[in-house]
Amino acid sequence: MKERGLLIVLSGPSGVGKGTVRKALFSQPDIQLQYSISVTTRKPREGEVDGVDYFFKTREQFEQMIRENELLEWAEYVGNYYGTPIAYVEKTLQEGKDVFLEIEVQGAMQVRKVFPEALFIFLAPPSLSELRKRIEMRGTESEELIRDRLKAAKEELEMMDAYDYVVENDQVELACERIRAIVMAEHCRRERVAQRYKKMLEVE
Ligand SMILES: Nc1ncnc2c1ncn2[C@@H]1O[C@H](COP(=O)(O)OP(=O)(O)OP(=O)(O)O)[C@@H](O)[C@H]1O
Ligand SMILES: Nc1nc2c(ncn2[C@@H]2O[C@H](COP(=O)(O)O)[C@@H](O)[C@H]2O)c(=O)[nH]1
Repeated sequence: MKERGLLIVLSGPSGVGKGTVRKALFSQPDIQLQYSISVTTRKPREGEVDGVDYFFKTREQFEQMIRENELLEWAEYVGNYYGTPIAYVEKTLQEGKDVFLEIEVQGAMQVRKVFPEALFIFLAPPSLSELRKRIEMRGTESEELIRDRLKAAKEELEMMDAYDYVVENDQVELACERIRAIVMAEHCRRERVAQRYKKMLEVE
């Protein structure tokens, strides 16, 4: 039987650079991670493509997905719903492939209940002022939404202790390498544990 893939959860406050670091990670030719595309009721930003960046849904469609247990986790974040379709995650892990979720903290805590063996990484900003600068520079949100997202960011930063690792995103390339090293180390750890049990079973 094929060994299940590793589930990797990346969280961090809005604007810290999760998407930027994830894209840098996925652009490396030898990386073997599958990105789980989320469902959201947020309106697409300029350049965002349905089925690539998100599956964009109405609130009614999203609520139906909740009722029909189609989501591994979901959360309401600054006025919109966000959630992870469970079917893709399950199927891909079963195929032995690693799955990468980029989600906020309420959702990550739900994932921990279902998949306690997942790897939880929190991406942290060098400072709150730098976080504000990044979210403002991105230019995708109104002043009011930036204020709401920064308020949520303070609550999210308080949750970083609940994660297995905290990675600072001072520079994209460095943050990307740190995440890569964490994932590789986790694979090695699992391999060692599997070998130990295999040996134990051979002896008995
Ligand atoms: N290390 C970095 N140094 C400077 N700017 C960065 C860094 N990482 C990301 N950025 C910039 O910060 C902005 C926010 O990045 P990004 O959209 O990736 O954040 P995010 O965490 O995915 O946000 P959200 O959760 O709102 O989707 C972008 O303009 C990006 O170019
Ligand atoms: N709980 C979940 N959070 C998600 C999911 N997909 C994205 N997100 C997070 O929402 C915020 C806002 O995203 P934005 O694209 O509007 O800037 C951010 O922290 C995302 O990581 C999800 O499926 N579940």
